[in-house]
Formats: sequence, C-alpha cells, structure tokens
Amino acid sequence: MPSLSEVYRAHPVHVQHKHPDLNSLQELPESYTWTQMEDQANNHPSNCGLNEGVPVIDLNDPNAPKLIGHACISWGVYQVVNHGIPFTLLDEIQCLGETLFSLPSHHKHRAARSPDGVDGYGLARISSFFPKLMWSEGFTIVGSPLERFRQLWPQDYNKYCDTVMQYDETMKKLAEKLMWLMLESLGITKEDLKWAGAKGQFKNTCAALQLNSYPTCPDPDRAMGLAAHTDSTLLTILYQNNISGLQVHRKGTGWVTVPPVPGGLVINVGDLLHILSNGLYPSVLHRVLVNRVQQRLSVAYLCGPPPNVSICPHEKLVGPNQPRLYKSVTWNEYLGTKAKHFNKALSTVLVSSAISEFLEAKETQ
Ligand SMILES: O=C(O)CCC(=O)C(=O)O
Ligand SMILES: [Fe+2]
Repeated sequence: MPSLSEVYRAHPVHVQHKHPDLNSLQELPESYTWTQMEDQANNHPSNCGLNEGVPVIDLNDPNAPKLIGHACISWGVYQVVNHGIPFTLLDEIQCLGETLFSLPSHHKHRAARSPDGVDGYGLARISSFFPKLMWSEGFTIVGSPLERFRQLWPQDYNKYCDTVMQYDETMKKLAEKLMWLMLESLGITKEDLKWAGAKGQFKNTCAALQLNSYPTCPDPDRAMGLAAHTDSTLLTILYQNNISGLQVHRKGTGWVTVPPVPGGLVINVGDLLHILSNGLYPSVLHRVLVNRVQQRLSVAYLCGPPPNVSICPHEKLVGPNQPRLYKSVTWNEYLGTKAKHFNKALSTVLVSSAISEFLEAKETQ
C-alpha cells in the first residue's frame, strides 16, 4: 500500500518556491493583491456571522450525537469543546508553530518542500490554482517530522518531534470518535464499514498535519490568507489560536466567520465523507482572511482513509428515493483528480445522471 507521501508525490502541484518574507513587507505587492476577479468565491453574499453561527457542541452533552448529525447536514462544519484533548497539548503545538514561523526566512527555507514533495515549509499547495499569491506560509508534516525538524533545530529537534507525535496520536483517537458520531448519525454502524476494521478503529487511516501562519498584513482588505477550498479528507480537525480569520460558506447564508472558542476545535466535513454520505453532508467550503494587527496560527489534522480503499456512497444511503450521486474513488485517485481539477474535483466523480441536478443546485447557491 502506498504511503501518503508517495500518493502526494505521484500528484505534484507546481507551487512557486521562492517567496518574500511577508513580515518584512510594508506594502502589499501587486502579486498578492486579490480583486473580485481572482476570488470567485467572493461572488457569494457575505453574512459574517450576524445571525446564526457555526454550531459549538459540547462532547459531554448527551445530545451531542444528534447535534453533530444536524450540524453536518446543515453546515458541514461544527466546533467541539470538552473533546478531551489536554489544553497543554494545544498550547505546545501552538508554541511549536510560533517558534517555527518566527525563524528567519532563510532558516525556514532549509526545510523547504521539494518541488515534487509534500512535507516541509512553503506556500499553500492550492497556490498553483490562483494567479495571485496568498498571505500565508505553511509547514506540512506527513509521517515522522524528524528529518525536517533536524534541519530547523539541529540541537533541540527531539522535544518538537515528541510534541508532534503526541499531537498526532491524540488527534487520531479524537478523529475515530468523531467519525463514528458522524457516521452513526447517518445510520452507519461499525458492522457496515469493513475497511474501518473489526473494532471500527480506523487503524489504517492516513493523516497529515498542516501548520499555517498568517502574518499581519499591511492591506488586509485586498489580501487573501488562504483561498476558498474544500478539504480532500474524510474529516479535518482544526485548531486555531485566538485570532479570527477562518470563514465557512453555507448555502443560502454566505460567508460566516468561525470565531475562535477557547480550547475549541473546528471539525470540517471533507470531500470523501461527502461522497460516503451520498451528498447528505456537504464538504464545507472555507477560506482565511488576514488582519493588520495580529498573526494568526492554525494547525489542521487532515484525516483520510487508507489510500487504496474505495470510497463510495454507503449502500444504506442509496435507494429508490435516494439515487446514488457519486462513483467509487480511492483517496489516491481523488488526490490526483484534485491536483488537476481543484474545486471542480467533486463534480468529476458524480455519476452522470446526477450531473444536471448538481449544476442546478449550484446555480441556486
Ligand atoms: O487556517 C485555517 O483556519 C484553515 C486552514 C485550512 O483550511 C487548511 O489547512 O486546509
Ligand atoms: Fe482547509
């Protein structure tokens, strides 16, 4: 079975590798200036959280499974609190991110992502799909961060490796718990999903860790931290520091800010869970805006299935009144499709009879 790095390597996206130190810029360069033209997602109305917000769900609430199911159907995203991840671990990973991104630019470039690689320091992978650059920098970890961290911190890489390993392990357990809460809301039980393993532990799931930094920006209204996209995952668990910037798009509502909740984690439905749910759970379109005053940091745990397992709408969700919307696809294949078609990737997996309905629904968004 290919590893996640091999899968990514097989589908390279071409990202500009040398970029300026954003912290040193006093003005927004032309190459970072976004207009309505580049940001097609901006054509949607904006409703920055004035009415209804993204649901915040307490995992200790006996009603949590119901609330999660409802949030997945109506938003494709929710926040969780009382999730059992120690605050100290969240502080540690945030501290790691702060330390990493505050290194001098030339130092970070020692651990730069290679042109056909996935791990290391660099611009967002989605940059290649846009004519303008995004006001952010990222660091991707797939598997062990040891080699990369040695390049960054020749003396004390060990303590940072320990933090990442611990974060990974803890997130894996939370991802398993959340996957089942989300699946059981659809009526899918452990017996129904063979690839999840006999105990439903999702033992062979694959994950990557994405650290993101959004430095303060001299002209935030014309810049874009991270352009609108959906995640190619089953689900994503996102930790954000206490600075706003993340927005999600909801059909009929528009863009809504996801305010940081102390100790909270944002859970996104990804494209593969959308397929598995036969379209019942939307994979949430999201983006990040920047600000003039404070650096924003986030850590995304991107969780997918084993790369060669076929993911398709679950048979329990397909019937005479619920036509099957998507073909089967492996994560490996889907990442290839995404590297080529980006935000149109999902529509390439639609079964042909569903295409016209899909397009009609898009038009009414
Ligand atoms: O920084 C954020 O809040 C979002 C990051 C994100 O969407 C991603 O890494 O895929
Ligand atoms: Fe994302």
